[in-house]
Amino acid sequence: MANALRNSFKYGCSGLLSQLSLHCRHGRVCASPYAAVQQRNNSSSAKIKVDLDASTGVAVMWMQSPPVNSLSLDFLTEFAISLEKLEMDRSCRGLIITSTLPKVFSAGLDIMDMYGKSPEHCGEFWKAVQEMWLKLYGSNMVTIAAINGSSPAGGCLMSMACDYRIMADNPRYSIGLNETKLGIVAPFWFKDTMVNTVGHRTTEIALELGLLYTSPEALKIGLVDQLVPEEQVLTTATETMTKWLAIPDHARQITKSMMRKQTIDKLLANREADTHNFVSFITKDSIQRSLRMYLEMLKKRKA
Ligand SMILES: CCCC/C=C\CC(=O)SCCNC(=O)CCNC(=O)[C@H](O)C(C)(C)COP(=O)(O)OP(=O)(O)OC[C@H]1O[C@@H](n2cnc3c(N)ncnc32)[C@H](O)[C@@H]1OP(=O)(O)O
Repeated sequence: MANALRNSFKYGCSGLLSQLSLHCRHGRVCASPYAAVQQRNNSSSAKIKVDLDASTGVAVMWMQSPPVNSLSLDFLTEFAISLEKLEMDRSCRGLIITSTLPKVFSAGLDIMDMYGKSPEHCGEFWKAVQEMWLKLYGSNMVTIAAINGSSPAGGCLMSMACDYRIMADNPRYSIGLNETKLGIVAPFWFKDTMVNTVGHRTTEIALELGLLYTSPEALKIGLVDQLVPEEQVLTTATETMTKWLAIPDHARQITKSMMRKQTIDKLLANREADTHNFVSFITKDSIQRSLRMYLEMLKKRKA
């Protein structure tokens, strides 16, 4: 049963590695996914580092892409490959995601991948965002976000896609879906993920106003599950993982599927249309102007 579930998740979410091996079986040129990332990066510096502890079956994924772990196309590609590798590794049962950077978990989608780019690039970028969410929200592993800094927009989506969220108890750190503040609109599956996490009414207010919550506020509305002092975020995530892994995998996985499958299937059934919507929205002149103004505001705030 657990195997069936693992496969249904794997193929349902059109995993990168499985797609690539399928191409090979059909006799096309079979390029290694790692080579693809390497080519695109043009550098050997990994944006993500994974430490798998073979004795516990728990992997820690370190996001290490300065200055703010923004989710660029390269980052997302590396993320999807790392996640798929762990998913297929039977010795890995749990995943903790955290950041090596001070003050920031992830600044969300890389605005530079949406600003001044061709429709083709925007389409490729959006498919990578979808893939990140599909893989993480549908993961068979226990997934814990160890949120040791701010986590706006796409960073909040990544956190919500995990099973459990532990955040540093620091009112200077914020989390939320602030898209409307940028003049853009969170798509239905961002909204659905938030509704599944904090409920309909809280999501409605949060999305319309583009609210970013401080960590105590986030705990209050249930956007995160636990606050701990910053230096204890990772150790608490590790202790929490032990509790989650005490539950038999098959029972937990089937339950997780029951809770999340409908939301995942909605995007799987509408991926093309969702990509098309994103591309035609983000390439509009008025939206590009909003993004430019937001980038300028970020720079001014820094100066
Ligand atoms: C239809 C569309 C749907 C789209 C759905 C989701 C959209 C998103 O995810 S959009 C991204 C939204 N993200 C944000 O609004 C966060 C913006 N960033 C911040 O608030 C701060 O940078 C942050 C609190 C994360 C960290 O603060 P600091 O530590 O003080 O860093 P700086 O603000 O000085 O930033 C350093 C450097 O990084 C650039 N930056 C920040 N965020 C992004 C980003 N998301 N994409 C690209 N670049 C980003 C920032 O401009 C600074 O650049 P330089 O001035 O060149 O150093």
